Amino acid sequence: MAIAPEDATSIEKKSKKDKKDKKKKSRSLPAETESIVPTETEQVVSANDDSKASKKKSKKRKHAEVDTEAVATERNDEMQVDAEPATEVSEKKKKKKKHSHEDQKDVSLDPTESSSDKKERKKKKKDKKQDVVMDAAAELSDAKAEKKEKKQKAKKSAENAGSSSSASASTPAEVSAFLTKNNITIHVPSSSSPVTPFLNFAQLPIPDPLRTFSAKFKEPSPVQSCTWPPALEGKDVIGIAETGSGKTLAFGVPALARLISSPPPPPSKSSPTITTLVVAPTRELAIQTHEALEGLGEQFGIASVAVFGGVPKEGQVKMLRNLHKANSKLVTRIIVGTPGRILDLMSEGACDLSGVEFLVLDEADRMLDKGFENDIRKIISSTKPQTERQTLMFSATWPDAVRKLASTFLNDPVRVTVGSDDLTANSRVEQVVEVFDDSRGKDAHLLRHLRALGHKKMSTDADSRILIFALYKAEASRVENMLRREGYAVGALHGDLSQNNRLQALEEFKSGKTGLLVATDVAARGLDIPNVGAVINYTFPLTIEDYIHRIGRTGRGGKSGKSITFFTGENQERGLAGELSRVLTDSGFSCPDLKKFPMTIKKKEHGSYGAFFRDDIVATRKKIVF
Ligand SMILES: Nc1ncnc2c1ncn2[C@@H]1O[C@H](COP(=O)(O)OP(=O)(O)OP(=O)(O)O)[C@@H](O)[C@H]1O
Repeated sequence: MAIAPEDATSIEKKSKKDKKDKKKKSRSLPAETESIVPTETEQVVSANDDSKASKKKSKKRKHAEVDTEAVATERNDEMQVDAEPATEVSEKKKKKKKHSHEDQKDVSLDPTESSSDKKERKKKKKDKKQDVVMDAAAELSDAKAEKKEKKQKAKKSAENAGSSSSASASTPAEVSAFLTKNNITIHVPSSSSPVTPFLNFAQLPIPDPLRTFSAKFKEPSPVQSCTWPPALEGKDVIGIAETGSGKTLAFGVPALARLISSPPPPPSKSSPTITTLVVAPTRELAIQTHEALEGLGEQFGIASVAVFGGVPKEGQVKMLRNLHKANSKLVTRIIVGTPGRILDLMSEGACDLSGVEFLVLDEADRMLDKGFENDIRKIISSTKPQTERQTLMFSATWPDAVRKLASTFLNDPVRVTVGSDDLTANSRVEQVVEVFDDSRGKDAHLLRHLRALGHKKMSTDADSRILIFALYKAEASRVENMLRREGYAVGALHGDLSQNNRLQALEEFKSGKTGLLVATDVAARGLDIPNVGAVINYTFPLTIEDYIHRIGRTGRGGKSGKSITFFTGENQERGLAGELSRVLTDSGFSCPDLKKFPMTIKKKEHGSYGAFFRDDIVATRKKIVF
């Protein structure tokens, strides 16, 4: 890890001692103890380790248990198969993965290397290169030989492009300042080498054509800087960073780099061409991620297929079978899908995951939650064994309840947390909470806020887009109709609509044709809609995590945003007042009116997020259907 020189000795000592301890322990402890939850034996690196880490520990609060029985849920339509728990169990982490990024060691930064050592090393390298060129020139005198040399050089530079970078390394002081500024904690298991973040795009050891994605950005976002080094080395990674912070590219770039470095076998039934799988909780998110990965891969002949429910299977099956348009040189190597449709196609024999060696769980806490757990187990057990697979998990929220389960699918992951390990909202989103005694006044409050936000009824101004979240689809529909009657250009996105209507509503909102979108929590996670100026929570969600994700639809990619939340304390809301109050305080906001509800925060158990299906709860009062 790159650290400030004055910290280096103490951390190095600690690291050595930790390594010794870990070795001792690993001989006697069962695999179960190798949890991703930081242990004494882990090398925990944070720029402001002493002060902030201890502050964090003392600040750590217990999460509340949501009374989901009171508000029973109905199965989310993204999930189609009730799977038996799969047989995949935590495998011993003895075998180390080997990938084609070994050359990266040449350019990886050693914070203990002095500047004179560095100069010497660079000089030697330069001399060596020059010698090779001169020798080659002497040997190859005729035109044919020159041509051959050129060919070899081109081949070599293409090879190197996949594993090295010509950019100068950041100094330990620069890295330390970067970690402090962004409040980044990196947990490096003792089996891994230290992580040195990439502070600029030139440092990325990827082929130049892949680097073109960076043209529209100034610099890597913090989560990209810190997860790219281990991910490109083939390590398992957990990346936790606020909403809208560029997590898609954090896993997308390593995914593509790996695909580029290992060309596919010719398409045939016996050897599947698909080696990369991204699992996402909603159809719209799967489509969005698929488009992002396809955009990165197209120039390399790499195609992706989005596999999701609510539409006919034929098109997806064709892509899975590599039946592309005539003359297409594309080969399908990536699946981005929702669990239900993936399992559906697997059971029909149309989707072979046996070649998957790069697996991403996007919105990982949601994917590991009880509602999806069985499906995910079944999907993961159909991919390559854990020791032959690289697994990455990303989310803005990472509750304790799913951490242990996550560890059973990962090999000694490097965990990068940008911000606090506790639940944190996007720091650029202003949070306003209004407590009402009577929920019947919500419509009037909503109309008042729309006027106060300066939203024009038929607005096509892209910057004044407002996303309104309801809890139930019937509620979303009612609010949509109310707003339409009031003369607003409004669309809706929820599970009662056909997939075509869902996509059309999203498209019209993105293009500015409608300035308002009323949605249920199917739109809460991952959707990257440009310039959403504000999010209004008409009804509070079922969990505090959903609140974090909902308000994260604004303030993305470094922009600022605003959220307005109506809170009545009815149903599940009462039990969430304490958690909401804590999230507000941690972000520098407050709502004294919340104090009239119990402020207790209970420990959250592995359960079901939001209005999603749980098969172990008997429906009692209300059905919540997206
Ligand atoms: N390095 C960067 N600098 C600035 N913007 C970036 C950078 N990388 C990605 N972005 C942009 O930031 C926006 C949000 O990215 P992305 O959707 O990946 O966020 P996320 O972290 O996955 O959010 P969520 O947690 O809500 O899923 C996108 O529009 C993306 O193009």
